[in-house]
Amino acid sequence: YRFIRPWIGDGLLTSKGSKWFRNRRLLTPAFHYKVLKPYSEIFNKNSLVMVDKFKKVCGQSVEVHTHVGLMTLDTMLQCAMSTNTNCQHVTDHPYLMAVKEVGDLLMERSRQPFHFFDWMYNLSANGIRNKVVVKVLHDHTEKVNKEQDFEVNQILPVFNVIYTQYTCHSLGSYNYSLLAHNHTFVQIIAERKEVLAKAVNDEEKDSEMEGFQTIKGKVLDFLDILLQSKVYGKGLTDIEIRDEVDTFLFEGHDTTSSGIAWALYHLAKYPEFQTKCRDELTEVLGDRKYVEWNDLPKLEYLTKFIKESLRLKPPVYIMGRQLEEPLKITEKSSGRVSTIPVGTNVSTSIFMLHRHENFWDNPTVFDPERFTKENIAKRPAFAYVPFSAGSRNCIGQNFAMNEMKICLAQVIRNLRLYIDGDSPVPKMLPRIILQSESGIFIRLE
Ligand code: HEM
Repeated sequence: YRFIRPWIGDGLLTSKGSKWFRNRRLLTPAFHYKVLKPYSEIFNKNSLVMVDKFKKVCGQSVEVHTHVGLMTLDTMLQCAMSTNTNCQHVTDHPYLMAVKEVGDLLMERSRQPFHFFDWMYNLSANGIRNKVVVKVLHDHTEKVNKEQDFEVNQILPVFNVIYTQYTCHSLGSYNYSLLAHNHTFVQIIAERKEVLAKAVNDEEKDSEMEGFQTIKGKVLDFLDILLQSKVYGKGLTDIEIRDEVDTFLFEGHDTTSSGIAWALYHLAKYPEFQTKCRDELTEVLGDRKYVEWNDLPKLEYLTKFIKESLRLKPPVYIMGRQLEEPLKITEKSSGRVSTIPVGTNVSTSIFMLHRHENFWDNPTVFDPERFTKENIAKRPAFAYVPFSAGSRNCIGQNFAMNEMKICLAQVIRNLRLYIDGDSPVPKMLPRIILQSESGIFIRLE
């Protein structure tokens, strides 16, 4: 995770020790059900924007992952900072292109042992590109002029010309898309502090969540929580808040986007399960257009379907750690003990675990019934860990499951999904998050 730090800073995913412990406690209220509950409306609205786009291309084979990525980004920006960018209507969104670019650079670096040394990487072509990009990106994010209010589409071509001189097209665009929107983190934090401080009396502030307030009529977002969260009277600094928001933006949109896109593929591939999900939705929702908070626990079949999809295509398919103490491993058959020394980088493959024959019969067969209560009870608890487990498990897992359920429900209710024989079969591509090399194509009717 060291390689990702220049981008997402020292947020919850990358920090460790006492800093991580303190910040995990400070961030936990952001995922309380009272905070997550109002997000259902955002999930519904944004999913329906995506569904409307799909309706316009009915009958054609569509690459859905890009559209889903825009939807989850839209959602994350609204839930994290109440920022409305209308980004679902942009093609080739600079932020998404930048995420892909950074991911590619990171994977290239992780395959070249010499580039593990910072000084050697910094001298390489990719290292220079990465460094310039990240520096330019951060510098300009912080130096932004408050008065500017450009339309992204007007300003990008100008800056792209300048930025392709130094670096990749998309990161230049990303930097200036932030500038153009006048939505830098530093600015947003300063503005929000001002607004919260001005709204001094209870009539102007409002929230269902005890100890946290926001402006009346506005959803209590992650930023409100991060600004007001305190442990022993001490909160997060502005830079820490920026790192956490950066972490949420990345962890919170790319992962769910991968999870939803692969689930759409599985719905198209297995029409019998698609029908079962649709029948359940009709039974639970009746004629209602929106999936409400109280509906979510009732969508049992859809939940089993999503879990099975995350088993075979886990968005976070591998986790890395550096050993802080020696690790003893005993080989079961021979009893031989091996010790892995301190400092070794080790990885746990969630992908392999989810397909391990010791825990799963016919592991490659897609079967949502693996997730009935009885079948779950037959397996060791740690055989299925799409959100990891233990103290460093995914803090956003309820957010993610709610978003996935609502988004898939809206697609299933409004459209039928098919696999088009002429489209490429998705081929898994291990990037920071699991992707498909050829995109994910589905025909929608
Ligand atoms: C399908 C969606 C998601 C999946 C599969 C997923 C999976 C994971 C996994 C496996 C980890 C552990 C990584 C490690 O220890 O190396 C993790 C950590 C984390 N996730 Fe998620 N995640 C998802 C969605 C989200 C969302 C929506 C958010 C935020 C809104 C989020 C925020 C985080 C954070 C901050 C951590 C670090 C937690 C810590 O170390 O204390 N994730 N996630």
